[in-house]
Amino acid sequence: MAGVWGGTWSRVRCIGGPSAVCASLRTHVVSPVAQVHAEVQQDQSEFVTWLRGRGEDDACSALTVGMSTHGRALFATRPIEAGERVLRVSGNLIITPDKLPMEVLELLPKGVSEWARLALFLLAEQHIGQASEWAPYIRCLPPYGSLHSTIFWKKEEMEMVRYSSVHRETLQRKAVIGAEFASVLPVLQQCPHIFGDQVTHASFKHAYATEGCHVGNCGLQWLMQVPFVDFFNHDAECQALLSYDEEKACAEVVADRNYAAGAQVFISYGRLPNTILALDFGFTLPFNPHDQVEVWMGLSRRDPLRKSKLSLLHTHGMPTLLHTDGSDSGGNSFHIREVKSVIGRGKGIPHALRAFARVLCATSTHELTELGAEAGRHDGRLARRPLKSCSKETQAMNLLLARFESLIHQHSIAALQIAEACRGTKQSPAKKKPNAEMASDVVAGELRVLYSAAAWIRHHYTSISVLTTSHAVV
Ligand SMILES: C[S@@+](CC[C@H](N)C(=O)[O-])C[C@H]1O[C@@H](n2cnc3c(N)ncnc32)[C@H](O)[C@@H]1O
Repeated sequence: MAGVWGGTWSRVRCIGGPSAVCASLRTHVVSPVAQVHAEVQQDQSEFVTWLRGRGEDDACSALTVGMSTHGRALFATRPIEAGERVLRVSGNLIITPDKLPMEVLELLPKGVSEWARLALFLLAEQHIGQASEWAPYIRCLPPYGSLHSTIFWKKEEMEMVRYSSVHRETLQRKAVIGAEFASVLPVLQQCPHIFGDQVTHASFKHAYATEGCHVGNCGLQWLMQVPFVDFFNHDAECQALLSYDEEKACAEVVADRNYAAGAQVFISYGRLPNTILALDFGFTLPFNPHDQVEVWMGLSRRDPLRKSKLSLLHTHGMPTLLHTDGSDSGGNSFHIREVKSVIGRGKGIPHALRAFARVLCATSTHELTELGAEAGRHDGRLARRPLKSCSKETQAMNLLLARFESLIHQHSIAALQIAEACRGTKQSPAKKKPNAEMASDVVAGELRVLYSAAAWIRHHYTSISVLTTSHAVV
């Protein structure tokens, strides 16, 4: 999982779901919307009071909580300069998986992940309710049913992203959550005094997903959830990350830019593509500079050189994935990012992907021996340079181009179908379909990447003779 606080941690909480609150307010004279806003503001002010009460004044000296178009957010209370520390919270405020009650920790099977442990922490504190020392914070976490991670999408919504890696990753995540629930269920059943007797697969999944978008690891070995810090919203261009000072046992954020008083202050959840934002955080960005596409390349089962090619790939540190039954798939996935300059040196199409295509195109053991020998003459990496034979290199690049074009075709069809679904949304704005909009961002981002990669290959193809003459590494 990705994470809010840079690299591997992802946990943020969303704003309270207005519809849930409205339902309980229908008999009141006060307008439900006004009431919801009043409750949100009250939660925020109680939260800040709670924070100060815990001695966390360094957290709110430059920042305060408010509402933004993306839900709760942190705003500058005074001008902030780039390089300035905008927030520091002590270790006491940080929630880690070992803060579960000892009774639960002793009962939990070894393989239960830190994500699941934090989900259990949340469920236990929710069960305590107002008596929980974390109650003002827990109240600010997203209520049941309000998350938009793809793990909550309906089957027909998932169809919109069927050609994207997020489809497979969502199924995998759901399977992991199901397995984690099965392994903690006996503990939940043994501890109704800690969790109540209402924890279902659905409530566990919600808690797990809440942790998924509120927790990070700050590059450390363990996960942590930092109340207040998880009110930061994400900006893809932002460089500011949450860091953890192990010596002082505190977490802090340094601003990467100037902010005027009253402006929303952002951090980066990492250089995350829309596929990860959708899965881990339940939102996407319309033009995400970190978008990427997963491209599968595999050896044909009918290739007479399959065994020799696999052996060559493995010898040179190019692994292929195994099926669950242990057999070799003969292929691997490669992530490509947008190629910013078609005429540039090819950043965005990984060397490993091009190398794989070159190995795939070999038709004799002699060619494979040559590839191995050439790797030995250089840095040991296989097929990193254009092939000496112009026609062979053209064949390898054409193979890649055909792969990109086939993906472009699939994605274009999906994009048209999503556009249709979004049109329905615009016709009846009351029936907003954020999931269709997210699907649109995911597919459009992947298309942008694929078009740029195909354009780069076409350019590469037309200039192959030049490249081969100089035997340049592109
Ligand atoms: C760590 S929380 C940030 C605080 C959150 N806005 C709240 O109301 O509690 C992360 C969540 O905020 C929202 N969010 C953060 N950055 C966003 C962005 N750039 N665009 C849209 N939603 C964003 C998403 O709902 C995400 O799951």
